[in-house]
Amino acid sequence: MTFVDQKFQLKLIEFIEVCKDGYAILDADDRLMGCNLAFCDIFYMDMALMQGIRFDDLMRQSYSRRKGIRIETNDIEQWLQEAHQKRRHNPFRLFEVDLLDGRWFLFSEQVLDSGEMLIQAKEITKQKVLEHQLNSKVATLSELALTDELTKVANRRSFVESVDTELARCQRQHKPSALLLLDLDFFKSVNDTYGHQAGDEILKATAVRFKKALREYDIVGRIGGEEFAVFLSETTPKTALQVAERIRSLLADYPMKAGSVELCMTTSIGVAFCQGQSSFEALYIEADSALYQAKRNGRNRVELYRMLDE
Ligand SMILES: Nc1nc2c(ncn2[C@@H]2O[C@H](COP(=O)(O)OP(=O)(O)OP(=O)(O)O)[C@@H](O)[C@H]2O)c(=O)[nH]1
Repeated sequence: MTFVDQKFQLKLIEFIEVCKDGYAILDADDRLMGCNLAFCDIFYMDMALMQGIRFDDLMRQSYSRRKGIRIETNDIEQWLQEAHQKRRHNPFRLFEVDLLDGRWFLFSEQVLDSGEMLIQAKEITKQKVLEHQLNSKVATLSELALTDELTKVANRRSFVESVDTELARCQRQHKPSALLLLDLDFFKSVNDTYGHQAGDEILKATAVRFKKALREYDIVGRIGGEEFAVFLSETTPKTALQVAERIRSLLADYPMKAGSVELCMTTSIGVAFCQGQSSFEALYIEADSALYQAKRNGRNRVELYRMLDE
């Protein structure tokens, strides 16, 4: 049997009538010549009401009755104008459509030289749900890969990556920046005295305190056990020292809860300042050396690297 065979044509029509995919044909004036039940079902319309309906009116009805395809606009006429800019410009077009009832369809529009258009709509809800689940899993995994699980600040790898990018931007724009390395003092004794869980509580509360003392776009990371780092872009040494001092006193002057006890923790802070060309590694070495100095000079204090040479 071939397409010209009448028996075959009748069989084809029989299949299309019961098919789960929607089929419709529009004439060259964009009026619906006919469709199957599955197509009516997409628009929640009776077959009788579909006959002869113009494409624009079908869309207007969907929009005003809030049934059928999801049309996100405040101005349906404007939406239709935009739709017409995409329609009928190519003989074939494929696009995804979501319905207000949560279903998704893959629509195709095939236009003949005569201007008549065949629309096919295949349900793809299952695939879209899987795609959505996969995307949110990927987002969660990337979040996990970038975040320190305990404190929820950036982990070492993502901190270094973000600082590299931000440092390069500051250098391109000839803006100063600073790196702070912060290490809790005598943290081992918290674990030894109150237990590891209390130590974890302190680390979490410390990260919260740091964020409180900083601007939203400052970068905070946990780069070792009880060692944190902060990158301050577009910041002069004077301001960097003020910020470091603010963090130091925010920790030292207010106790933090760790299980059933409240503890006052102190932190030593090393600050490295960058005005010209530098790398994260070079800044880190300088800040680490300033931090070492802060520990040696009695802890609970801030040291700026440049001052060491002066
Ligand atoms: N609770 C907890 N402890 C950690 C974690 N990571 C590292 N530590 C502990 O942090 C302590 C760090 O001890 P030290 O390096 O001796 O430093 P400190 O006691 O803070 O002494 P100073 O830095 O010299 O002031 C060790 O006991 C580690 O076991 C963590 O994720 N949770």
